This record gives sequence, C-alpha cells and structure tokens, in this order.
Amino acid sequence: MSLKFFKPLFDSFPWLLQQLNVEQKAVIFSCFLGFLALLWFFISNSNKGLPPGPKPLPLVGNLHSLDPQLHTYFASLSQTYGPICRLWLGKKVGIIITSPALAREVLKDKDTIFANRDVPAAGREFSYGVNDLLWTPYGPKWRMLRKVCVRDMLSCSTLDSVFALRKRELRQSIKYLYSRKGLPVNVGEQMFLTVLNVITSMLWGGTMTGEERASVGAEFRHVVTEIAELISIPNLSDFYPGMAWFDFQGVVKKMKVVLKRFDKIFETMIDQRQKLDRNGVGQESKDFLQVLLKLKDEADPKMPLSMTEIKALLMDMVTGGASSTSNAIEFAMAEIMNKPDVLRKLQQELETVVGKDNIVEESHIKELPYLYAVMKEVLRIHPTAPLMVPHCPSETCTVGGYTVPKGSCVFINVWAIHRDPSIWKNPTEFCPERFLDNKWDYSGNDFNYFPFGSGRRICVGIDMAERMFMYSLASLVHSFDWKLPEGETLEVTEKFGIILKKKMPLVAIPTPRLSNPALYDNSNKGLPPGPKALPLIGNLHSLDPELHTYFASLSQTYGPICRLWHGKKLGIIITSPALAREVLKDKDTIFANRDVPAAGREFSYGGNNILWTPYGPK
Ligand code: HEM
Repeated sequence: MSLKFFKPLFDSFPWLLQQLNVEQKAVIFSCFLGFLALLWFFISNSNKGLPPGPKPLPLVGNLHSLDPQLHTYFASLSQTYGPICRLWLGKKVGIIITSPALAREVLKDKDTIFANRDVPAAGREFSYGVNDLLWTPYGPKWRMLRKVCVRDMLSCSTLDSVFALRKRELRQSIKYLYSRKGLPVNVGEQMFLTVLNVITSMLWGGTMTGEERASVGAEFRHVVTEIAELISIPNLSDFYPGMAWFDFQGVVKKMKVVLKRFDKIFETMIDQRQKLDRNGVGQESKDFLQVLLKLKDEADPKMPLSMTEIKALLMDMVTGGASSTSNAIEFAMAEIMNKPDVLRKLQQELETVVGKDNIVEESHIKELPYLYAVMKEVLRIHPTAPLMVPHCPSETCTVGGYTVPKGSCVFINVWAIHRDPSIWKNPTEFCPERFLDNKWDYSGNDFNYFPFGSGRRICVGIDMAERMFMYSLASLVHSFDWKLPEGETLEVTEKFGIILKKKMPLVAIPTPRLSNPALYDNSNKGLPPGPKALPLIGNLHSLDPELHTYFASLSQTYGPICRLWHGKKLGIIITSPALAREVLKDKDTIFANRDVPAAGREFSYGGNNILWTPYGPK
C-alpha cells in the first residue's frame, strides 16, 4: 500500500487525533468500523457498469494507492485495466482516458456533455467563486467570457498590435543574461519573469509603468507559485464534497489569504485605470484592463460583465499563461542541451535566417521550421497540462461502452497518448525531426497529438503561447551558447502538477555568441525592426521607387510595423488594420500632423493649404 500521496495530506493536519483521550478514540474507532461496513456495501454495488479499475477500500476508495506523479501512475493503470478505467477518489468517481479514440469520444463526439469542469475547492476560491473562464461551467456566461478572451484579448490582431511589448521584455531578459555571461542562471525563473512581464504589460501596461510594474512582477512570482502549490495539494474537501465545509487541511483558508494579496493588486490597478480614464489621460496607451472596463460599461444588460469577472479573467491570464509557457521553454532548453545535435541544427537555421550580426525578430519565426518542430516535440514529450484540466459530464453517459456518471472527474491522459509506442516511433526519444513533415498540428483535430486540448474547452492562449515560446527560445539559442556549471548533470525529470514542471530547475551558463556586444543591449532603443541602416544614408540606398510594393515586402520580413532611415529622418511603416486603427483612431490627435516635404511647402504657399497645414486652430 502506497501512502506517498497522503504525505502532503498528513502534513497539513498533524494535530487532528492528538487531542483525544483513549475512550474518545475507542468510540470514534467503533463508529468508523460501522461506517466502513456500510460503505463497503455501497461501493461493491456502485461499480456496476463503470469502467474497470483497481479494487477500492471502504471510505478511502483508491486514495491509499495514488502516486503523486498522477500522469505516470494513471499511465500504468491503463496498462493493466485498458484505455478507460476508473478510480474511487474518496466519494468521487475518477475516469481515466488513455486512447485517441476515447479522447475523441469525450472531447468531440460528446463535447457538450463533457464541457464542464470538476472544480476543486482551491480553484473555486481562486476564481472568485467560479467567475473566471477556466472553471466556469459550460453555458451562456462561459460563452461570454470566452468571447471576451478570444476576440478582445488573445486574438491574432490584438497580439500583433502588442508585439512591441513582447520585444521590449524579451530584449530586457537577453540584456540581463548578457550581464550574467559565464555565471549560472536559473533559466526557468528568467523565462517566467519574461512571460509574466509580457502578460502584465498587456493587461495593464498603459496603466502603470517602470519600477512600479517591476515590483508588482516580483510580488506576483511568489503568489503564482503559492497558488500552483495549493491547487496541487490532495484535498479531502474534493474527495468528500460533503465535508468541504470543514476545510480540514485549511487549503481554502490559505487560498483566501493569497487571493487577498492578488485582489489588492487588481483593485489598485483598476482604481488607477479608472482615474486615468476619468481625467481623459492615457487614452493613447490602451491595455486589456481598459478594454475590459469599457466592455463592462457597454455590456449587454442580459449578460453583463461584472467587476468580479474582470478580476477573475485577469487572474486566469496571469496564473494560467505565465507558468505554462515558461515551464515549456525550460523543458525545451533542457532537452536541447541534452542533444547537442539539435542545438547545432537550431543555431544553424537561425544563422541562415537571422544571421550572427542581427537579433531575432518575432517576424523571423515563420521562417524557422526546425524551431517549430522543436516546439511541437517539447509539447509532445512534456505536455504542459498532462491530464488536461479535468472535465466533468453534465449527465450520465457512456464512453467506450462503459457508464460515466454525471459529476465524475474525467482525466484525459494526453501525456500517455503522446508516448504511446503504437503511435510514435521511439516515443521517449526527443526527436524534433518527426514533426518536420508538418503532418501533425495542435489545432485539436488530431487525437494522437493535442497538447492544447480539443473541442469547446481548448486552450484560449495558443497563439500567445506559440509566439512567446518560439520568440523566447529562438532568442536564447541564437544569442548564447549554453553549458552546465562544473560537476552538474543534465536531467529532464518531470514533476506532476496541474501544470507539469521540471523536477529540478535548469541552471545553466550563457556564453554570448553574436558578433557585436551592442546586439545584447536595447540598441535600437525600442524602435520597430527594420533593415540594417548604413552610416549617413540610412536605408536610402535600398529604396525601390515602387514604394507601396517595396514597403509591403518589408512588412513581410519585419512585421506589421517597421522602420527605415531616410537619411537622418526616421520612417515608420504600418501594415495591419489593428495598428492603422491605433494611429488613425486611438491616437488620432497625436498623429494628425503632416510630414511636409520641401516641394509641398512650396506648392502650398508656405504650408498654408488644408493638405499640409499642421493640426490646430488654423
Ligand atoms: C505552452 C503553453 C500552453 C499550453 C500547453 C496550454 C494548454 C492548455 C490545455 C491543455 C488546456 C485545457 C484544455 C481542456 O481542458 O480540454 C488549457 C486551457 C486554458 N488555457 Fe492554456 N495552455 C498554454 C498557455 C496558455 C496561455 C499563454 C494562456 C493565456 C494567456 C492560457 C489560457 C488558458 C485558459 C484561460 C484555459 C481555459 C479555457 C476554457 O476552459 O475555456 N493558456 N490550456
């Protein structure tokens, strides 16, 4: 009998039985035995029609034999009991799915039945009472929240419009790593901070700036780690919902304390934004918080967006987005360092596309097929959510011919499917080449490979994760060679959690490999990317007289906003609807002036016509 799973549980209330005398203990023991007999009767009758699984004990069900590494433990169960099996988690039925065909049945054929979540007590607390997107039951409110995320926050055009924020944060990390050249660096921690800064910049970057944002970033790192730990504690309240009220282990109590810290930050941010909006300040720096508050004011009265839901959504973005992406980048770095051949191929591809005398731009990413294959392979072998986020059927139904009761907790073991030898050749080997033929994608249509899930509850952050992962990993391996500190060995052991992480943090030493130290500093001082400028003439030598097509071709290479040096003057080229709106609508008054050419000055009687006159009373 394995009691490993109970260690955190025992640790969380060691005081329980210590308070009682001998008689009290005897009474409790007799009641306990009677209760067990009753439960035994119930359980032996309650497995009828359910999938096969290990024999449960009265009261505890199969909790006594759970291993904390749930993903590997569930994979071993499926070896014995087949692709659908059951466990008794105290009073709750757990169903484990471990085949593409059954995953399809749950996530596609019976998608609407399984679109609910099994919300743990800690999750209920951290989502402001199930008011976020992750835990909200499938229905009109979930649809409204999902629309807000997909359309207003994480769509491709919104992400395009804030690419400069990603660049700023990533360049800052590269600059920091350069300052640590030759010294050990905690890679995961650095990537966590980078992704977190990008996300918080998008959320309220226009609301707060500089040092204030940095100190909030540090505060968040502690709080997010604490939340992940509280969600991963095996909690009696989840296994025996009838006893949830007692909160024996104090998980909910601890979560309330953590939430208070978060809430204070959110309140300050919302307050600050509302003040700016009232005074008409900061209209030019739109962030998600501003968008959300506007949506709240303009929402359909039948489906209003409340302040609590806004805070819960902010919480999803911060907690869900940062560690998922940064953990995946850390695994990628470990796997790549383990396979020098992969690192060499990756660096070669980057040298061809970017060059050693240039920095990686986000616009390079679509020209890097090997990097894309590396990302897919990392998400195959270490899927960030190895059991997805548990689904919960809204009615009793059958899957694979077995009964799945309403309210059970359904785990889809995507980790095991991604390592199934009948699907993957040498499944435990890290081999990006298997993805080079573009046969597999993670859009959720293929149940052999679905690291972001599938169906209605598929991840909303796929585009964001893809951009951050590829851009960060490309910059890390393009800018530096990496080695382990003396005497350290490389390992890629996993530690289970709702978000999979590396058991031991990856600590590695960066050695700069670019031609010019200036490439590690923010040498373009935040300007958009663009072709290399020559001294004095800038980019004049390469201008094509057909400016409209030439600029279009530049935007293919450098993205929707790029720069050119016309001699001493800076030219900025905008090539996306979102950025055109930013210039011509959101920041209309700032951009309402003209850049008057010498000939125009002449032909307008010295800038006196409507075409060339500066914006103002005249
Ligand atoms: C490598 C990065 C990531 C991976 C592998 C990943 C994977 C997943 C998976 C497997 C699910 C659950 C699907 C299901 O239950 O069927 C999910 C849900 C979700 N993810 Fe991600 N995710 C990543 C990054 C992100 C980012 C960057 C964000 C936001 C900024 C995000 C926000 C969410 C949200 C809000 C949900 C819940 C959606 C719903 O229930 O409707 N994720 N993700």
